[in-house]
Formats: sequence, C-alpha cells, structure tokens
Amino acid sequence: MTATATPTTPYGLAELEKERGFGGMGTTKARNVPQIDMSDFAARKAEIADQLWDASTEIGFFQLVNHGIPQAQIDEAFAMAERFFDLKEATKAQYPLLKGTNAGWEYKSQVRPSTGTADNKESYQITLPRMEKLWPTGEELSGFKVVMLAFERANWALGMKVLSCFAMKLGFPADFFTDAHDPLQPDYQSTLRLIHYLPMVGAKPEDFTGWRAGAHTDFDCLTLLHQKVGQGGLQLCPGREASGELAWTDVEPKPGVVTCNIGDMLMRWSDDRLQSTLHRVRMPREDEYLGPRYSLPFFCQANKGAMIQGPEKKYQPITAHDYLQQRIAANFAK
Ligand SMILES: O=C(O)CCC(=O)C(=O)O
Ligand SMILES: [Fe+2]
Repeated sequence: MTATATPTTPYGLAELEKERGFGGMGTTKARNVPQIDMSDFAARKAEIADQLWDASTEIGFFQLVNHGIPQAQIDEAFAMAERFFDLKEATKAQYPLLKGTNAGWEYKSQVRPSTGTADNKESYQITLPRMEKLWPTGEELSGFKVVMLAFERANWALGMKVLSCFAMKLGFPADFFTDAHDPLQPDYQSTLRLIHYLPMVGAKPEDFTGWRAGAHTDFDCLTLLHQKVGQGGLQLCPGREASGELAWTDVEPKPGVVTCNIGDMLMRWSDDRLQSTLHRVRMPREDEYLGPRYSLPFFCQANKGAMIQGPEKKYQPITAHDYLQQRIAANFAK
C-alpha cells in the first residue's frame, strides 16, 4: 500500500479501497489472539510494550487482562446500554445521529462498503463535545449520563496507556498520543459506542444471510471492545493473509478481557508497521443463541487538529479531521 496507489481519493486512502470486496462468507481458521497482562504497568511498561508491539505488528488484535477497569463498572455500562435500547423508539428518535458526527442514535443505517447492506443493529454514540441535546433526560433514563461519562473516561485512560507504549516504540514522546487525544480540547473526537445487534429469534432463513456488522477495518487509532460472555460472533482476518479466500477467526467473549485492535489511523501513523485488521460480526447460526448481542467499543480517534504522519514519513501528513470525514462519508449514505 502506498500513498499514490489510489488516485480515487484525495489523500490516497488505500484503506477505503481495501474495504470493498471483503463481503463474502470465507472459511474459518483457528488463530491465537495474544493476551497481555497490564498489571503493575509502570514497572513493567517495557515488557508490556514489547508484547503489544508483537501482537500489533502480527495479528493486529490482542486482549488485555488485569486492565484496571472494574468488572462491576463494565457490567453497569452494559446494563445501562440495555436500558437505553429498551426505550421507546420515539424516545430514542429524539437523539438522532447527525451525519458525520459520531454522536447520537441510529437504527440500521450503517452500510458497510464491504457488503453494501445495512448492519443488523442499532447504536448510540457518545463523542463528548457533540452531545448537546443528545442525552436522554433523567426522567427517561435516570443515571445514564453519569454511568456513561465515567465509563468513557475509564476506557480513554486504558487506551492512552496502550498508546503510550506504541509512542515509545515508534520513537515519539511518551505522552504523544495522550496529547493527540486530549478530552479537554473542543476538537476531541474519541467515541464510546453502545451497540445492540437485533435478536434473531423467529427470523426467516433468508435473514440469516446478512451481517450483524459487515467486514471492515476501524478508522481510529485503537479500539477497546467489551463483549458479553455468551454473545459471540466477532471474527477477524489478518491483513497480511488477506488474499484469495479469506479465513476468519472467532474472537470469543471471555470474562475479564478487553479485546483491542489497531485501526487505520494508527496504521498510517506507524508507517504501516502496526496492522489494522479486518473484522466483522457474523449472524448466529440457527442452532446457536439467537438472542440480542450487546457490545461496547471505545474508539481512540485523535483530536481533529492532530496531524498524522509516521516517523518515516511514508505518507503525506493529514489531519485527523480530514482523515475521519472521508471514512465516515463512505459508511453513512444519508
Ligand atoms: O460489536 C463488535 O463486537 C464489534 C463492533 C465493531 O467492530 C465496530 O463497531 O467497529
Ligand atoms: Fe470494528
């Protein structure tokens, strides 16, 4: 992938082109997703950074254990997300996703370039500076804002620890990415997303041919994903092996882990050394659990003004704003 390979987009976003044409079923293959122990972080940082680097240059996915976000806080966020999605449609519709903002509620509106069809899900996104008039009221859902603001910040803090390891390995100052994701700036654009994949109980056989989330890579630097045990479906396919028929690996939800993946923004920022890996959420098979699936991803997306360029200057510099806008525009038609 080079900066000049894709003249169809102004910045040569080969990532956009890459995403098209990965919509087929493919095969499956067992692969190891490395687990990385974050305990005693300050003292073990060099060792942790080596492990993060190896996982991210190879498979692009890893699972954090002893990550410091209390399980009770994760459970509380899931419970609150379920209560949000249980609200009446008319209530949720008061807080609509506005195009290009990553804030607010949408229902089956995200069309992936890989599949050309809408993901079978609804979602609510929290991007802090853009939440005016987008929070449900206390009468509608008491406690929602408190729980989500705390959870957003807990995920940010964990994400910044991981990114500080990559900063070290790339030769940037330790807090380089923390400064680039500063939540106190008005151009902060990291996003907490609550996702509800619709239940498939009683669905027609043809409904099972679609996708809960079509194959894609993430736009951001780093994604931290919380899954619920028993609600599987996430699959990955490493880019370096992505030629011919794709072979997909299930990433089972496990207790106590936060599943992480590198996004396109950090791949570019690392001159393609860190791998942004293709993933998707498949439908359950008709003999599997058919209830809803909830997931909570947090996307570390650099502030709008941050200038993205790797230490080797493989690509032209681009602001995080321009970069994200192009990716969002390709996903939300309306
Ligand atoms: O719900 C999941 O497990 C994955 C969601 C995802 O990949 C995304 O929202 O980018
Ligand atoms: Fe994703």
